[in-house]
Amino acid sequence: MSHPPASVELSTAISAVSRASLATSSVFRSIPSSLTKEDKSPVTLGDFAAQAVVNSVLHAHFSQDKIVAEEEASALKENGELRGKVTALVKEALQRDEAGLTGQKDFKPQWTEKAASDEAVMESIDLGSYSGGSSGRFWTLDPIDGTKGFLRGGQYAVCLALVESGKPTLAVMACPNLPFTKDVPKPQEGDRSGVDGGGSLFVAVKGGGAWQRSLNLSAASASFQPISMRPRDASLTFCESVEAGHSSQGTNAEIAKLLTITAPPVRMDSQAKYASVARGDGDVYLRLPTGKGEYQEKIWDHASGQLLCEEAGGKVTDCSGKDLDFGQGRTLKLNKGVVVAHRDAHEEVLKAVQEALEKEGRGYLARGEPAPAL
Ligand SMILES: Nc1ncnc2c1ncn2[C@@H]1O[C@H](COP(=O)(O)OS(=O)(=O)O)[C@@H](OP(=O)(O)O)[C@H]1O
Ligand SMILES: [Mg+2]
Ligand SMILES: [Mg+2]
Ligand SMILES: [Mg+2]
Repeated sequence: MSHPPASVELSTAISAVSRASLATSSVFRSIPSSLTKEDKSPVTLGDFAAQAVVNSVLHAHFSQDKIVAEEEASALKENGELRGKVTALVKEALQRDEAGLTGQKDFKPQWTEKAASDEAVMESIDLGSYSGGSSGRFWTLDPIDGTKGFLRGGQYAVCLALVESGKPTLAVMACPNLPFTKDVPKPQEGDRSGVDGGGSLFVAVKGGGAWQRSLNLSAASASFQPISMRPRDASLTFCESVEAGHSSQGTNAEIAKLLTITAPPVRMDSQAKYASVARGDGDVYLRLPTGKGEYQEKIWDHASGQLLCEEAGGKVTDCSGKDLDFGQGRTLKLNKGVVVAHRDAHEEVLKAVQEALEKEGRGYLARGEPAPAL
């Protein structure tokens, strides 16, 4: 098959994510500033605009569908200047010609002029407040995953997935700073001039494979090509977070020793890590809990990446070997950590993960048990 299996959901998601990444790319080029949220993490104009764009496109086509998305509009309610800038970005992104932007000649985006007013933009952002759960279907969106990377001028991703009965079934991820192949060097951190070919767009459909094409339709690689994880090889390479606070890098180093891996890990922001291993740039993505594992991973940080890797021949579990459960609300509250590897290598990698956790006195994470009380 030379194209992912077609559906209105897929066309809508491609349109929404491509439009959102126009808005994020425009903010990226301008050296974005940020606000700090209650949890001390950053949010930018780009996060708000991308969430408004995706939610309004989804809502126009599937008005019954709920959305679990990261951002909320409250910060914009008190800041008219910021709100105006967000609305202008949303308007520009929504007005782009569909065929020119995504090549989907038969798909007609259904949003109306009203979607680009200040009020509608804030309403669209807050459509993302659904609490999630295990029944029916909903979308989950990370409008900018890797906001810290986005601010530093590194990798970031616009990540959208459809979740049905607690499982991702469709994923669309834009990585505007990730070249289409790893043979083209990634831009230096802080380089805001963009990637030749406009970065990469990834798509996965449950049971229908994983695919990528260039985000820019005028690039040579503008049609979808299937991707797959690298088969189990003699030497594995790791991919991990840039931020040490998001994943236990000390434990990863011990696991590398156990697996006799000598190559240094590739550090990258955002779900571009999942996309990179899905297309075979690296082999293993580890995101191990820090400390006692109190942090609950958010579903939008993993849903599209999980499906991309599984459809590319990978296996994704937590560090006790359980599947990720996207039906538990807005977080993966039944899971601790994430271990991604080719399905033929996963057992061996998981064993090393569990051995390293035991050695550190954190074996309860490997057994899926709560931390012992002191
Ligand atoms: N303490 C802690 N532990 C684990 N994860 C956390 C933590 N704090 C934040 N986050 C989430 O990490 C998301 C970014 O992950 P990355 O892998 O891109 O991190 S990194 O910045 O590249 O290192 C980031 O997603 P975005 O907010 O969308 O950027 C957060 O949801
Ligand atoms: Mg995120
Ligand atoms: Mg985000
Ligand atoms: Mg964030």
